[in-house]
Order: sequence, then structure tokens, then C-alpha cells
Amino acid sequence: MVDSVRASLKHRYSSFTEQSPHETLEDPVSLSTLRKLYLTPHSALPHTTDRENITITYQPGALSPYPPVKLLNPIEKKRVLVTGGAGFVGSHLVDRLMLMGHSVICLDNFFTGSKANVAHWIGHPNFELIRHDVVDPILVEVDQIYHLACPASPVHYQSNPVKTLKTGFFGTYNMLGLSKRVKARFLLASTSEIYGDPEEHPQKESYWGHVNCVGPRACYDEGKRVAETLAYSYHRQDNVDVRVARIFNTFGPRMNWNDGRVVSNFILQALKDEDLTVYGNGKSTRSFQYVHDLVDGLILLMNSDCKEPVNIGTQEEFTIDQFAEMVIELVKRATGKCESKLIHMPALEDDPQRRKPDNSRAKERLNWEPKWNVVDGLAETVKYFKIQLEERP
Ligand SMILES: O=C(O)[C@H]1O[C@H](OP(=O)(O)OP(=O)(O)OC[C@H]2O[C@@H](n3ccc(=O)[nH]c3=O)[C@H](O)[C@@H]2O)[C@H](O)[C@@H](O)[C@@H]1O
Repeated sequence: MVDSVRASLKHRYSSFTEQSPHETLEDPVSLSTLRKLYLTPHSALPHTTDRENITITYQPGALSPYPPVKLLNPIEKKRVLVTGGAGFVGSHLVDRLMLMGHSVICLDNFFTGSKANVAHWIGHPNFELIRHDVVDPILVEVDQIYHLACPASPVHYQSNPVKTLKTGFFGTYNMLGLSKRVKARFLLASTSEIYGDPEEHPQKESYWGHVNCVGPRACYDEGKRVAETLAYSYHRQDNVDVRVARIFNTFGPRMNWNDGRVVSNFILQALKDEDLTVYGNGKSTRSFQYVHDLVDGLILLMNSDCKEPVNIGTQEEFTIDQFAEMVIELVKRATGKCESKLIHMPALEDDPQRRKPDNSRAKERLNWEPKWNVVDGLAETVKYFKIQLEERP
């Protein structure tokens, strides 16, 4: 199974150019097909109130207004639940699963997710959108569950810490209970935050972490730690088939406008010619991966036999000052000008000082490694936010 999944993922990277000669509409995951889903300006979409006569957007001559999805035979076609499927990462995962031909249920409470992120699939026979909060139980018959639902930006998860903890515990508990009942394989979207402010660098999966359990980040960090504990407890006690992805900093199109994380903040500030707000001395580090690489990793992990936690992240490490300079440079390239400067603000409490994954387990067990570098990913994200800014009233 994992080989066929890998085969359908690898083609996409033959070239990053818009007009790759290798891309065909039969390819379920070609980059140009993906790009149409998030880099098409709203104004370029067909506008009609008559659904019968809707303009064909994605494949001239075809009879469907939807992006072309692969036709799978019933044995290969999985029923997949994606919790948090209307969020930033979740919606890219939904796109990929849909294009691969699976039947996808997207579940979201729309706290940080948005219907606009998955609007292009609404009405498709393979797609269902359910407004639901994972804190409450739900019963759906599925084969696989990707459990992503939880606010991930520090600004959002700290805005209601008790709710974040409830999502970490009860949300995961409910989804594991569902996995047990319907015998679905379960993948938890865990996080590099479970390592806290790490004393080991780079961080291996064997590292137990350094989290301040009474600090402002604890609602998220401890919520994800207990979510991992729940997953492995259900595995030991009830033989639930679990996978755990520890996701490192991820960026890309569809990050929330008001996300508050460094990538969207810096890009929007630079596009508006505002100064870039660096918290602390700018010497702390992060390793930023592009969202398509993460989605590859999640799909490969789900379809692998690897039950241990796996880091999914890139090893390109930057100080926040370096990262800010890079954003300014890329915005200059995209717009022809950018007058922004760096301003240093007070440091955030318990902000991890260094973060970089040891991703050798992902390489060995999943044959996964990032294919995008930060500059290419950032250029595409700048393009996305530029379109968003131009279209805002
Ligand atoms: O991006 C992610 O995927 C991760 O984002 C956050 O972790 P964090 O590393 O704190 O992410 P940011 O809020 O983007 O901060 C990164 C660094 O940039 C700094 N920062 C952030 C925002 C800003 O405007 N300026 C600024 O200097 C922060 O202080 C921090 O040192 C979440 O807590 C993680 O769960 C998530 O996996």
C-alpha cells in the first residue's frame, strides 16, 4: 500500500514550474492542480447563480466543475475522516485525499478553520462537510481517521486554554473511541511542542521533552502530550491501530489571516510595508517546512506500518532575524519594493529557544524527506497573501 501511495506522491515533484511537461490531468496530485485550489484569485473564479450552467474551471471540456479526482476501485478507495479538515493543514490534506480518489469526511467546528478552504469540494459525491466539535462524540463509519482538530497557533490556543485542553483530551479520546468502535486506523497530529524548550538539539523522537506544565503554552503542549498517551494506551489496551506524527513548524497558503504565527505575521507586515515584529532578541531558531511536504509525510505515515512517533519537519534552521530578512527580500522580489525593517519586541514567556527535528526515522521508515526548500515555499506563500490582500475590500 505504502508503495502505491508513494508512487502517486512522487510525480508531483518532477518540476516546480507552472508548466511542467510531466503533469497530466490524470495525475491526482500534480502541483499545478493543487495550485489552482489556493492560488486562483476569487475574481478569476466563475461567477454564476445558475449551477446548471456553471463554467468549467479546471478541465476544459469536462462535465464537472470540480478538480479532476482519480477513479479508484472499491478496494483501494478508503473512507477517510479528517478532523480539523477545514483548517490550514487539514484543508491541504483534504485536497490531496480527494485528488487521490478517496471518500473524505471533513469535520470542523470552524473556530480557526474556514469553509472557504474546502468550498471547492462542496457538492462533490466523494466529499462531506460536517460542522462538529470533536469535544463531543460522533459516529461515522470510516477506514482511516486523521485527527488534526485543535488550534495550533500560540495566539489561538492560549486565548481559551481550558478549551484547548478539552480538545487535546476529550477530542482525542472521542476520536480514539470511534477508531476502536469502527476499527479505523488512527493518526494523531501531534507537535514539536511536546519537546517544550528542548535541552537536546536536534530533537529525536526518543527525547522526553522539557515542558513547563504551569506556563502559558502548557494547555497545548500538555494537551498534545496526553493525546499521545491516550493513543498509545488505546493501542496497548484495545489494540487500536495508531500512528503519531510530531509536526514541526509548517507554513503555506491558507494560513489564517490573523493566525499570529511568525510566517503569516511577517509576510503580511512586509506586504503592507509595516515593520516586522521580532519577539525577543531574534536569535531563537525554527525549522520551517512547506505544507505540501507535511501532507506527503502524513499520508505516508498513515499508510505505513510505523507505530512509533515520527518527527515530520525540515532541517533547514534559521534564526528569527534571518527569517525576517528573508521574508523582506522575497516580498521585494514579488512586489518590486518593501520598506519594512525589523523591530524587536519583548520575548514571549516560555518561547522555545531552538527547534530542529532529527528526521532520520521519517527517512528510514517512510522514505520521506522534504522536497521543498524554504525560499520556494515562501515565494508561493507570499504570492498567496498578495492575492488575498489585493482582493480584500
Ligand atoms: O508553526 C507551527 O507549526 C508551530 O507553531 C507554534 O509554535 P511556534 O514555534 O511558537 O510558532 P510561531 O508562533 O510561528 O513562533 C515562531 C517564533 O517566531 C517568533 N515570532 C512569532 C510571531 C511574530 O510576529 N514575531 C516573532 O518573532 C516567536 O516568538 C517564536 O520564537 C505552535 O505552537 C506549534 O504547535 C506549531 O506546530
